[in-house]
Amino acid sequence: MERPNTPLLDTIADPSDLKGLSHDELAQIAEEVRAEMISAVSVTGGHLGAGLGVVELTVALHAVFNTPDDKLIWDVGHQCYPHKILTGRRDRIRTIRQGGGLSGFTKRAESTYDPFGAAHSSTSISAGLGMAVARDLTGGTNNVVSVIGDGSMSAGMAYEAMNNAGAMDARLIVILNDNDMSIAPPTGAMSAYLARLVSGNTYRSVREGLKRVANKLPPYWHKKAAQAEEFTRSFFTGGTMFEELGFYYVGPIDGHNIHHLMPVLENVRDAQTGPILVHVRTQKGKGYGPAEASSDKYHGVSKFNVITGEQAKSKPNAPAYTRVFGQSLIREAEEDNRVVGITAAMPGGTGIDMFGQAFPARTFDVGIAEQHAVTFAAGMASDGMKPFCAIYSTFLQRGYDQVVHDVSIQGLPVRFPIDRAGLVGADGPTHAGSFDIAYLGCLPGFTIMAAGDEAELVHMVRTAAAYDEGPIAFRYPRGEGVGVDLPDRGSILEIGKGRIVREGSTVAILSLGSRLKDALVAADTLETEGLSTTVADARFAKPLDVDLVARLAREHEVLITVEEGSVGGFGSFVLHALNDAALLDGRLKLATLTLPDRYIDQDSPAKMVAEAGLDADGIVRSVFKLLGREEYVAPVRA
Ligand SMILES: Cc1ncc(C[n+]2csc(CCOP(=O)(O)OP(=O)(O)O)c2C)c(N)n1
Ligand SMILES: CC(=O)[C@@H](O)[C@H](O)COP(=O)(O)O
Ligand SMILES: [Mg+2]
Repeated sequence: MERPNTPLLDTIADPSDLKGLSHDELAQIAEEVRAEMISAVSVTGGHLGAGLGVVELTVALHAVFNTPDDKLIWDVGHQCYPHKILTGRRDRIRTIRQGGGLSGFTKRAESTYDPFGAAHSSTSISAGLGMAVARDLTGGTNNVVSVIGDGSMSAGMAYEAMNNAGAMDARLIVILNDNDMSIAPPTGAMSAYLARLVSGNTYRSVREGLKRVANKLPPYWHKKAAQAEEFTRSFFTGGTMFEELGFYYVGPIDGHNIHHLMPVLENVRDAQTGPILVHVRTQKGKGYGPAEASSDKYHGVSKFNVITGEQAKSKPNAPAYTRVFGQSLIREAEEDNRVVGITAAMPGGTGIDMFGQAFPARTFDVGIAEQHAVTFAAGMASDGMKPFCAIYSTFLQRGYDQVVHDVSIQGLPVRFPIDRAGLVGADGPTHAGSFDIAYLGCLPGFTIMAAGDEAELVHMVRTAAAYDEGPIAFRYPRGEGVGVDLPDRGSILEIGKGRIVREGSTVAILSLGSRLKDALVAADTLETEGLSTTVADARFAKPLDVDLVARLAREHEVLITVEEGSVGGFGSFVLHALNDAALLDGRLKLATLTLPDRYIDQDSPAKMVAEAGLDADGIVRSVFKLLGREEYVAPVRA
């Protein structure tokens, strides 16, 4: 698509160029940023709706505050595309989320205008408070502004931070960007509370609102409020939960109206008082018809046609793992009414939305609250339910103490379907599911499975539903399966037993989970190189099939383990088992292939896997290396 016409935006090299512009000019720049963003995301794909909703807010913040000296922290960071456009990264905005390009989130290494990296939610107030305290301890004078969404305000961490900030009376500005949306419609009492705050019942007239709080406000504010008609038009305050927490509450303010935003932000900047929360109302997807009209407000999109809004959908060769999980869970729930589904604000991403359609009363979206989700599941399990607590690998990190303390130590049979296990592509290292095998595998009594294909996932859902002895997790990757036939219902797998997929005699590849297909391709290549190859699917990282491991070690010259996970996971468990069986005797040529000990930046999933050396060529290369052969050079493929 052609680049949009952006005459005013073309004059903005960095936020300092916004200073002194009229409100009308800033409003025009906002429109041009919006057009630029739509144009860019139409060719890259990415997070669209959230950024469209904060265009005016972003322009106003950069016009009022003196970034990067003033610290501007975007919670999650998925709404930061307008911020990137205005902070010297416009020329690279069409590389966003691509290999070698800009990150889709804020990233310290990318720009001084990104004082704090993000991608997991609800960290901005804590980080901002830390910066505010650092400023005060070092005699600084800069402002600190944290922008957090209503969905992200469902997480406990945001309240922990406000509790602390209120008690310290810290000079910190929090902008609550309330668009009444998370990825899905927001859930919970807090969301209802925010809705009440902006509803007619709570919206007070300006005069009444000001009168009510006149005594509470510092004189500076009162004077200012009385002086500025524009300011007073958009200024309401008093009696909110935020004030009970020690914040001055300002709002709700129309976040798409530059004329309202500017005086409020200027006053907030100049107040030099304790913590302030500015409640800004915005619309996710604002200004782009197809986004406004869609149920998810175009939260995350693939490439799309700007005129029609139609997204490019590649024809899938196989059903997505997420879908297979959702369907399999429904199948198990039909058989057992103790099966329930839990999601932490990711119903669509986890397939719990499908489950929810079939069993609404047995489905729980707890908000962005992974810690609570885990302990909530533990509570249910302690009373005989069969909770499937479906959380992406990367987000389960947030609930780790709950996994250890509330689930594992008590041996409660919580089921953890772990989607997005392994490298995820465009979202990059913050979203990679790298660590779950290691962080769960070190917990006594945990059972961990990994699906080698989508049929295996069906079996694992059934196995988890049937398993009542303790916590059990099963991991599977983002995206579509490999294209195998699916059973109507899974079989119950024998706990701790793997399977041989292909028999050979010289090389053994022991795969855990998603690398199975590449292990089989590698085996084909090795055969053509005269190396007879066994491929085994471990199925279980824990308990490990030690008999299988020992047999592979005894009967082959080379043993390679492969997993799409960090060091300290499956490969380490195999090494322990071999050591215990006295099989590390120097005869066996052995390698454990894992993700490297560094973070891999975003790219296509295939390229990221190749960079990690976990694709078929990488496996063959490792075998050649172990055998002391010349380095394997993969043929050039189309
Ligand atoms: C800890 C964590 N859990 C889940 C997510 C996935 N996630 C990303 S954005 C988002 C919704 C955020 O809603 P909100 O803060 O209101 O921002 P909006 O998209 O509405 O602008 C969720 C659930 C995440 N990034 N981090
Ligand atoms: C910002 C965020 O955390 C989510 O929007 C995430 O990008 C979704 O990832 P999936 O597309 O894998 O569901
Ligand atoms: Mg929101």
